[in-house]
Amino acid sequence: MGEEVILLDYWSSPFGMRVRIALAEKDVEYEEREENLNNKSPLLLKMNPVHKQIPVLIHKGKPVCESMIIVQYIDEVWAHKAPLLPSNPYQRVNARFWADYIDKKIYNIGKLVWASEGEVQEAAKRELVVCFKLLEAELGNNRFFGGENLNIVDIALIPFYSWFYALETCGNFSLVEECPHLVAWAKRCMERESVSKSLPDQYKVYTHLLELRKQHLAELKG
Ligand SMILES: N[C@@H](CCC(=O)N[C@@H](CS)C(=O)NCC(=O)O)C(=O)O
Repeated sequence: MGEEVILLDYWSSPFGMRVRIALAEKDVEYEEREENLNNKSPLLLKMNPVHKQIPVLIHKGKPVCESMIIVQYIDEVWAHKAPLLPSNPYQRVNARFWADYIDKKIYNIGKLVWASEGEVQEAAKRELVVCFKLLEAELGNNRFFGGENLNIVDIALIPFYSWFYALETCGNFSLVEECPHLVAWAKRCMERESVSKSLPDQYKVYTHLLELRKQHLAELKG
């Protein structure tokens, strides 16, 4: 089977995007298989029987699940180029801390901004801006969280740039006004091919999220 690498993915998944970026940073060739999340393939169910979710990286026939675990696996296996974690143990643990913070906060709070309304949405907007400002402070004057190059913190966060238009339009606020340094960082990330080719168009994502928003609000209203 050699180095065979397969990625079970879904185009709009920020978690899938993380893996695409890490593979691109490392110049790893792979086959991407688009899943239908409403009718999951037998391969996905076999490879991720616990969560039954994408992304799954299948390397030499063996599955690796959970996006940030996959990114760290990629960094260890293809260690010859583009290190995604600092070599210093304290800096490494700090990068893991922020990647974990992003993982715990941004998807759930961001989803409340594009999928809810009223006071729930207002509170989510406030909370998202607090998170983004904390991340701006951590970024400081660096080009990337990884310094001159991307590291796992950049890779954890940048997929959510594909949500920015949807967040601003559904939430009726301006991210560039609230968090200008984070928006500037995102644009720097987008100048890298590894990122720009891994993220879908913001307007396409907006149209997709709008459909999910309608379904979500209809379910809430019963
Ligand atoms: N914690 C997981 C989250 C993965 C996830 O939520 N995947 C979604 C797509 S964005 C999925 O497969 N949803 C289908 C389902 O849950 O049934 C990761 O980081 O990989």
